[in-house]
Amino acid sequence: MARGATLGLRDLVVTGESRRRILDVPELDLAPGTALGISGPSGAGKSTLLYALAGMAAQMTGRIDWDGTEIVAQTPAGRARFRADRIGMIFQDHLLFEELSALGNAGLPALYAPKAQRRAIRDRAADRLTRLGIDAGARRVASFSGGERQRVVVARAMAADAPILLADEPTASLHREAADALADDLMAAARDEGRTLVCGTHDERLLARMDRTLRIADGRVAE
Ligand SMILES: Nc1ncnc2c1ncn2[C@@H]1O[C@H](COP(=O)(O)OP(=O)(O)OP(=O)(O)O)[C@@H](O)[C@H]1O
Repeated sequence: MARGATLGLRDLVVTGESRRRILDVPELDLAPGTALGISGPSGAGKSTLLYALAGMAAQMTGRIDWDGTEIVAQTPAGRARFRADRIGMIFQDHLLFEELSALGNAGLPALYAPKAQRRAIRDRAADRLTRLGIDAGARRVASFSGGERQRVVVARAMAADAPILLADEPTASLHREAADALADDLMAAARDEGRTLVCGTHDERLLARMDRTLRIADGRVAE
């Protein structure tokens, strides 16, 4: 079942503090089920693009249209709602609740979902944690290593069953075997489940598996 989203991005400009232009992307179109890799040197603007696609860049202009919903012009609350409904985010250490277990964190999307879907979300979270080799309920994530925390973030993003997956250096804190297993899962999410995946990474092995790669250098599209 194709369940991804279509992206139509035009004239995106993200500015940072002191009005510095940190990213400029004239055009980017993605079809559902596409896996796009974002490459480029450190500081190029990869994370900035992912934050913008999630509606989280503080100052941006242009259009980011996901399936007919333009998010740049929306209020922060509107963007937050869109994110909760439609986007699974795999960002480094993104908002883990230290007091909760791995399952408590990975199952969090259930809190925002309609009642009828909550059980399925928790089940998917538990299943993903098992696949990723994480003990679901034993202890609080406060005591987890960087790689273990990253896997909890991945399980949470996958549990939500969102049509859009945005990942920032998803394999960075994983050893090779775990990184390859995660790449398998991400690619299956795009190829088999039709999700739209955008993945910023320095990992050449992960980039090689993507359908397309967009290279960014110094805040601009290089190729
Ligand atoms: N709010 C901000 N204000 C000013 N500059 C910013 C802001 N956020 C990011 N930058 C700068 O914009 C540039 C792009 O940062 P970004 O984090 O997107 O790079 P990246 O390609 O993801 O790098 P890395 O591979 O090191 O993670 C950097 O020079 C960064 O310092």
